[in-house]
This record gives sequence, C-alpha cells and structure tokens, in this order.
Amino acid sequence: MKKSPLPLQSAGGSDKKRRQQPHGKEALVKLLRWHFGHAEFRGKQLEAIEAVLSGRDCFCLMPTGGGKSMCYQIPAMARPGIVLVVCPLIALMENQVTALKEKGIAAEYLSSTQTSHAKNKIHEDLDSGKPTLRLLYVTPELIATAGFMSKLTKIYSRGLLNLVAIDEAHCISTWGHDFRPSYRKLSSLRNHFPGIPILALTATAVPKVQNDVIESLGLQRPLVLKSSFNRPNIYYEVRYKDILNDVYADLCNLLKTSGNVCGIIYCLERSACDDLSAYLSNNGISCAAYHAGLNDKLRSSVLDDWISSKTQVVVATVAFGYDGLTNYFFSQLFIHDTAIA
Ligand SMILES: Nc1ncnc2c1ncn2[C@@H]1O[C@H](COP(=O)(O)OP(=O)(O)OP(=O)(O)O)[C@@H](O)[C@H]1O
Repeated sequence: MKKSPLPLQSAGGSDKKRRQQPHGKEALVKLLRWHFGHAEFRGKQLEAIEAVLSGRDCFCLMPTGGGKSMCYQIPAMARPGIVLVVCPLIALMENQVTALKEKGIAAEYLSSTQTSHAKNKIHEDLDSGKPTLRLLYVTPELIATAGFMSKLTKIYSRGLLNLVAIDEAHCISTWGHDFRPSYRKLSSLRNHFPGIPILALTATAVPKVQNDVIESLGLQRPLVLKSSFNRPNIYYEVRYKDILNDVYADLCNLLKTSGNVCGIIYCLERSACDDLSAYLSNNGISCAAYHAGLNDKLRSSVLDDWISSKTQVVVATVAFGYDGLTNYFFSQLFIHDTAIA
C-alpha cells in the first residue's frame, strides 16, 4: 500500500530553522504507528530519535534485533530531505530497502549490483533539488569515492541532508573483531558536513571500541545510549555428545519437540552439513545444507527458502554468518558440534 506522507513539518525554512523545531513524542509515535504499525517505541529508540532530530550526535548500543533501524527511519519520516545510511552489507541494504518500499516509503540503495538504469534514476532524483527520496543506503566504499562525496556535498549545501546513520559502527575500530578498512574513511564525514547529526549504531562495542568509534567519527558531545542485552527469549543448553546414544536422533527429537521453530545448526565440516541435513530430511524435518561448497545460486535459494519459511532448518558451516545472515532475528538457534563436541 502506498501511504501518503505524514509530514510533521513543511519543507520550507532554512535548514537550521527546521532542525530547531521540536518534535513532540506524540507526533513521533504517530509516525511510528502510521508508517510501521508499531504501537510504542522500544527501549532507547525515542531518546535516540529525539537526539538526532535536535541535531545532536548519538552513539547507540542496542542488541541485535533491538530495533536500531527505527532510530534513523523515523527521523527520515519526520522531515523532508535525505537520511544517509551507511551499511556494510549489500544484502542488508537490499532487505531494508525492499521492506521500506513495501510500506510505501521512498528508500533506495546504491551499490555495484544495481543496473545503470536504476542508479541513474536515483542520481536524477538526488540532483533534482527536491528529492523524493527519504532514505539512501550506501556502502562505506561509496562514501570514499570523490564522485559520491561531491554529490553529497551538493545535497548538503542545499540543506537537504538531514542525518548520517552509520550501521555496524564498530567496524570503524581496529580494536573490534569486525574491522573494515573502508569504515576509516567515514571519519571525514564530520568535517565535511558540519551541523549534520551523526548516529552511530552497533550491537557489539566493548568500552574500548565504543570510545574508538566516537573518536574516529569525530562525534561531538554525543548522547550515548546503551540498551540492556538481556534477551529473555533466548536460553542456552549444553548437551554432551559422548553421553548421547545417537547425536543425530537426539537433535532430530529436539527439533520435533520444539514446535514450529526456525533454526540453524552449525557444523564444523561441509560433509557433516550434507550428512546431517540428509538425515533430518529423511526424518521428516524440512531442512537444507548451506556451505561454501555449494554454488551461489543454490546458496541463495537455500537462504530465500529459509527466510520465507519454506525450509525450517538450515545445517550450515560458518559460511552462513559470513554471508551476512547472522543479522536475521532467529526464534531458535541450535549449535551443533561446536557447542556439544
Ligand atoms: N518499537 C517497536 N515495536 C515493535 N517492533 C519493533 C519496534 N522497533 C523495531 N521493531 C521490530 O524489531 C525488529 C528488529 O528491528 P531492526 O531490524 O531494526 O533491529 P536491529 O537492531 O537493526 O537489528 P540488527 O542488529 O540485526 O541490525 C524488526 O522486525 C522491527 O520491525
């Protein structure tokens, strides 16, 4: 359904003036309900949104699935102009943009995987002086290019850049486990776009990494928000392989008695994935193997089937995480071998 926009403010007025206008909680909740169908803000979402809408930098530490995206998606709905979202994985950008478009929200991403026709359309909109786009997702590599930077500078000088959101911000830190050299280039954003709030989002930042992220991005007096990582819907259980009569049968039984779960079973070797997947399939569990030995087409069809719940369980090597899938929110997670070896 294409929704009409629900603007809180008109497009007129100077950039500074627009930024200074307050956004009441009620109006923001109205946007949340209208565009996303959620009744209330969760955790620290509202604080983060209010901070960036008032022009303040913000560092936001929230667990996976905590609702970080809303912290920049609501600001994008709150006023005309562009929210730039830096995202490390093309698959994640695609997913978010597809979900936003389904809600009638003007969102796009720029990446090497797009056709030149699609890219041209986005550039035309950005160059128009009155872009209809609200959210533009890009990779850190694109930010590092002179061409894109000059485009962004034009948008900024027209007062149309509202916010820069940096997802998985811990990737900028050499102290972090996921360091991405291209993230270092993001440190120039603060100087290039003075006055534009930067929102750094992550689910994994120990204090040393957190300080490094804040310093590297040049965040000024940022509001630092940290949500609880207690996830009451997750529990851990260890079963020892050597005291089980039949590990495969035990796993199969666990799946069957867990109801309609969505699961991943991690194995150390590709052959174990194939073997266990075949065993579970033969025992009536809808399941598929996923590992680097399968071609791209097959891997992506296994992923699609799992996301759309056609397949209940994926038996995988860590290739599953490398392809950016750990970002999906699982109702159940089974770890085989590594946990019970
Ligand atoms: N206020 C809310 N009320 C109910 N559901 C919400 C709310 N905010 C977000 N969600 C839902 O929570 C889920 C996770 O949100 P989101 O993908 O933004 O999390 P995330 O913190 O970005 O996770 P990740 O670390 O995986 O990127 C989504 O399905 C989203 O629609």
